[in-house]
Amino acid sequence: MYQKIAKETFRSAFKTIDKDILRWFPGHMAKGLKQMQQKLRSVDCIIEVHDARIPLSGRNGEFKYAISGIKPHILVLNKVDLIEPRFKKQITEHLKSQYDHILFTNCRSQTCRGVRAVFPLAKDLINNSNRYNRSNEEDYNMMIIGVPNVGKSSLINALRAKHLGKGKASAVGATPGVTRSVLHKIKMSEKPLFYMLDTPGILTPNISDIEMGLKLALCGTIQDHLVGETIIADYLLYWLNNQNHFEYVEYFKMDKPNDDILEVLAHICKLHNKILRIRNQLNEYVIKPNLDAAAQIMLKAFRDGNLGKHMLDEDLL
Ligand SMILES: Nc1nc2c(ncn2[C@@H]2O[C@H](COP(=O)(O)OP(=O)(O)OP(=O)(O)O)[C@@H](O)[C@H]2O)c(=O)[nH]1
Repeated sequence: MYQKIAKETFRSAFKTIDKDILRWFPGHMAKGLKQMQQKLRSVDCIIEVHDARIPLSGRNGEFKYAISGIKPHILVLNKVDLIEPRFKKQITEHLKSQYDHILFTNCRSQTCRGVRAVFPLAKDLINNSNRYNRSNEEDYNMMIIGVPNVGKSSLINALRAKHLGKGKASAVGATPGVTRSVLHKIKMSEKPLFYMLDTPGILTPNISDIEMGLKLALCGTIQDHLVGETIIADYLLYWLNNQNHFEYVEYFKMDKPNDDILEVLAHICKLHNKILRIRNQLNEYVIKPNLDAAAQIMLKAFRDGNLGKHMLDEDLL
């Protein structure tokens, strides 16, 4: 196995032509923010969900500081099954000046690890906070927020399954932006009476540079075609090589690491028989590798954890 390869072997920086990152993120997110602001008066606790693979990248601090302000706030880092457990402590330590309450969850596992801790913590924080206009109310209202595709609906469903024994209240999707437009108030538990306000995909991520945008894209927070599958796959290859993570070599049955995305994709095309038959100007059929299909295979392999469990912000901790 390739344990360590000199960094000089690979590109030292990632270059892409498309630098207009904010254009990738659609306008409905800003609308979501307005809806949330209007609802905030009736909310006792904010549950902010983010992807544990990018605990620093893309979180929208604006919400916590400018809007939710004094409300109890829990940061749930979901998809913890996709990172190595050793990072949990490092992440908590790094974020402790911003977040007093961080939980790690896996909403995909049968047992939904970590989910059980959410309500007791929320109840505790709410009881110890000033509920202002809601001090006489007996029910607890929470609002779930986060950038698209981090697992907000999955968390709602897991919580309902645990506390109400009920099935799905919220649609779960592999494509970002499934939760949209309407704000639902969903009953989550009977005793104590917990409600959750679901929100529409919502927070526009805070992106300070192109790499951050690409990490968000790699985690599926925007639809791949808005950035381009090949660009995202190229960033993945660059990142894996730079961090000396070479599980992809074995997974894709390659001889050795390679930093050239077109060569890697052409290899995957052969491996998975992804070819395109197209007519040329002479009206003859020619066969070409289907690079976009290969890029999708590579991205899926990463997102399913088949290229290793990787925390993309590891160099920022
Ligand atoms: N590996 C893993 N995948 C998860 C986990 N939780 C959710 N997912 C997957 O992530 C994808 C997005 O989940 P959703 O619950 O729809 O995410 P969302 O934040 O509600 O998405 P939007 O509606 O786009 O805002 C789905 O394919 C889920 O199956 C988790 O803990 N681990």
